[in-house]
Amino acid sequence: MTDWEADYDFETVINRNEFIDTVEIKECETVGRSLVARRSISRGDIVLVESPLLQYFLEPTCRSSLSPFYTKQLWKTMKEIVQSEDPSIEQRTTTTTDDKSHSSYYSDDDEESDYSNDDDESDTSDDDHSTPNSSFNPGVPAAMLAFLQLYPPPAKSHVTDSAHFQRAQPPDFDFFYYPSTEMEHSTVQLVCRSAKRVVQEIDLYRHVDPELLSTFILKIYGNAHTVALDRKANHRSKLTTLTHSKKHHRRQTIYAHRNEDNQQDNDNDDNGAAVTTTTSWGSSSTGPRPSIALMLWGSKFSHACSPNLLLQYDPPTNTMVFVATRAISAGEVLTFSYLPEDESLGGLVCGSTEGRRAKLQQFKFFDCACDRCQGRDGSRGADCPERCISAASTWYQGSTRTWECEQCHSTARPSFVLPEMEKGESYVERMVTGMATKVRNGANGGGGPSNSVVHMMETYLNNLLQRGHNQGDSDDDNDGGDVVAAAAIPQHHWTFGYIHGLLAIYHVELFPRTFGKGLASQLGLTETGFKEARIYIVDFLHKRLWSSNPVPAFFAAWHVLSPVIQAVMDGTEEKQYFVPVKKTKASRRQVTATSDDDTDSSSDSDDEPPVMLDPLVIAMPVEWNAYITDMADVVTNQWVPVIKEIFAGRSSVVVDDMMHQIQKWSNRVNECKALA
Ligand SMILES: C[S@@+](CC[C@H](N)C(=O)[O-])C[C@H]1O[C@@H](n2cnc3c(N)ncnc32)[C@H](O)[C@@H]1O
Repeated sequence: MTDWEADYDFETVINRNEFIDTVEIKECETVGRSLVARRSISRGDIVLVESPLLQYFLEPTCRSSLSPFYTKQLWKTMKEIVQSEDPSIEQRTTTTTDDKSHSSYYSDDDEESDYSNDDDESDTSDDDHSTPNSSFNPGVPAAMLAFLQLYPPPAKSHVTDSAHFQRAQPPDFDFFYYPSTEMEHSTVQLVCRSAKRVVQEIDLYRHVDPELLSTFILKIYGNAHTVALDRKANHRSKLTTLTHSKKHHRRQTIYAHRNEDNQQDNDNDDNGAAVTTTTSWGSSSTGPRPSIALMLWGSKFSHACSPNLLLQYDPPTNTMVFVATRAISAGEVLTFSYLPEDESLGGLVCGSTEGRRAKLQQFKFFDCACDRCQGRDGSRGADCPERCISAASTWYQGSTRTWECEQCHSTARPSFVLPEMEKGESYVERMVTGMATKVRNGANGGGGPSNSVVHMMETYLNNLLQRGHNQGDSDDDNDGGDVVAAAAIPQHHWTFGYIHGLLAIYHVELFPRTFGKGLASQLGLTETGFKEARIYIVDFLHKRLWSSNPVPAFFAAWHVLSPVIQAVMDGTEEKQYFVPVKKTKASRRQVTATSDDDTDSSSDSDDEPPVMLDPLVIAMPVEWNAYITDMADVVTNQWVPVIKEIFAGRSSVVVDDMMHQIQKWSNRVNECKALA
């Protein structure tokens, strides 16, 4: 037994021995208490596999044993309280597309909302699209409901028949960090005010100490993960097969209780394919549902915006798997990203240090002090405002929160973000993210973006690139009325790279699909698209992000790489068919004559259909060569070996398929080169 093993509870840890051998918990300088490597770790090593200590649906829609106190009325009241206690609602006149917090999963159109076991008949459709929803709905009400399950009102403990339920005691939450309820922080105070009102105004909460309810919600916000729970798979995993000591009997009852839940939920479930956190852009609204999972040990890793661990959710076992994304030395703080790993604004690919810090401050209560945030913000560069030399750039520095030119060290703000044009940068960021959402929503099986989006997107994106970022918020129509002359988006700014990615999708995939391949080829759009794809994949993702964030960069690239691969395959082959020789009338007559059958049954349908052969590989159009060669070199020689190593310990069907497609593409590019 190691020195620290005896002091802690590892009940939820599936790979207990490796975990205890690999990590230790320590007080660290900037991040406070954190898990730290106690030995060197290789890329692809699995550090922790853990089951949640507590898990509940983010959007309960029925009274099940997972949310035994749910009623539509209770849910509505709690949401209204949170809504009215959120001061930011007043200030927001439009719903922005960049809120990827808990609220982004919220859907009011849940088909399960009429479950028969919901005894509240009132129709409480609480949609109100005229005012923006609080970013804390449904996160705060869901936590409040989960609290009741752990601390039921004395007179209501018969609500579920479950013997387990009555025996279950709340798990020990002392091991979870939370900010002081005294903290002057808008989220903390919103939570405290909402908790107080819920206790005062809702009978079911009369027995509750508002301080206990507030700290519980803050612990959830500070520590829990959002995962798409595949209930059928979860049930199959039989969480109760974990070994339980007597000491932890109370937790066993909670697991058992939850399994019952899954059994009950299965009867109503029509879930689809499982999703992982890294591929959430592929999720389906009718598939697994977002749940909040609180992990005893998974919550002890620190956050970094260039983390050394990747968190993967494993739907079949309902476990969280933390995998090393690079070699880690003994003594290094272990980190994963509390922000989405995908390209949502506020995630690791898009946005800036300021944006990430703001999200972490709002929802996790801390100012990020990770290496990436302390250094130069590589996604936020601009031309030197002093124009000291033509190629000089000024960058936002995370440690000092100022701009600095790398040549003349001027700290002047670049024109892109001059105070009076502050809207310029945030406007472009919002527009780019909004457009990306529209394109992505359609591109993932939703039938493609609407025609109006396809028709206007090229002009719109080119306008943003050239001069559009100083237009007023409501002025999308490019009438030039209130456009202030300004520099184009600086090429070191993340929006520059990202817009090129969207344009590449438009030229390589959406235009040919909408207007026909013939017209696309006549207009030379494939070449234009490849050029844009190279800017996105090589100049932006590879040069700016890959070394610090390989997995997010790889997944962000895939939206563009996948249509590029398809276009190269299509454009470098000619389909070939084998057409069997037609039987002539004479030969048919002969056959008929020699047979005993005197009816002429022969007809054209006797002819065998053409057989498709392997395509004939043809040379690649010369004008594609440079772009494709650059992308193939980066992807196959530099990215693929790293991604394979990261996923070696725990394979992913999605990643395996991507690797397979890339391999075929790379072979094709080489074949084409040999032909040239
Ligand atoms: C989920 S907890 C991590 C474990 C926690 N330190 C504990 O003692 O349980 C998140 C808290 O850790 C600290 N933290 C984690 N990552 C950090 C970072 N990159 N910069 C600053 N503080 C960080 C902050 O206090 C944050 O609120």
